Amino acid sequence: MSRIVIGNWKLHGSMAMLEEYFSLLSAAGVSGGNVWLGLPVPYISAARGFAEKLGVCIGAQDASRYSEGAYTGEISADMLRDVGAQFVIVGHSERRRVFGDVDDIVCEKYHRAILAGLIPVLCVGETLAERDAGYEYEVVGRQLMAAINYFSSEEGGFNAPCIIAYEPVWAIGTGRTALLEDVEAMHSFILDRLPGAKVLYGGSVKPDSVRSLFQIDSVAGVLVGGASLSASSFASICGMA
Ligand SMILES: O=C[C@H](O)COP(=O)(O)O
Repeated sequence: MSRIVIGNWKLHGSMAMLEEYFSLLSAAGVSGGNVWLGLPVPYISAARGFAEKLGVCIGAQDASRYSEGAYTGEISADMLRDVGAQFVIVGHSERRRVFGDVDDIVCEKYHRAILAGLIPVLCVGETLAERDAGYEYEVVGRQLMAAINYFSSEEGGFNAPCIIAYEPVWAIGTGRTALLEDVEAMHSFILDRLPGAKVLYGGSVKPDSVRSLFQIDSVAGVLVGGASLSASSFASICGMA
């Protein structure tokens, strides 16, 4: 099974880094439509040029909930598509925590992405306080139900082949990967509600931790933050996918 590996550069990068990164990926033999890179918007167009030869997909890390209008600073899903994005991440915990993206807003963004022809990747996950209090399934269930309910009146509903990234917030950027049994249990929980979904894991994924994650059948891929900034780390994760 070929797993999806999504790199998320977050607020990092430059044109120089982009060019060098793709030449390193190419030298490392990285290729294929299962390798995705979520970039800051200004680099999407150039990245498509570099990525095409490798067959790597390029996307964005967020999209506006609005399609157009007087919304200074916003970038619509249609605009992302226009500059070459193929997918977009929505509901990342950093968007939820820092920018106030509550469930309804996340669902609107997800919907905009579909209407624009982008593949949306919906992030869900609990904070450490929520897990410590035993609420992890309640929180993730609420985030999923928001999308399921939002799309209930749409043809097809919120259904396969959607892509969900389970990212326990306490594992993001902390060097602390979730226990394999906890990943497996949460992925089963998600798949019980969305049987056709591809469920990715995110949170301190590194080359040395990914091998064991890939031994879990329900891990359809990984969402990689910090380790995706190094072409060699990212290439090595892709090599194991
Ligand atoms: O989008 C990626 C996730 O937030 C994981 O980030 P991380 O690999 O740096 O923990």
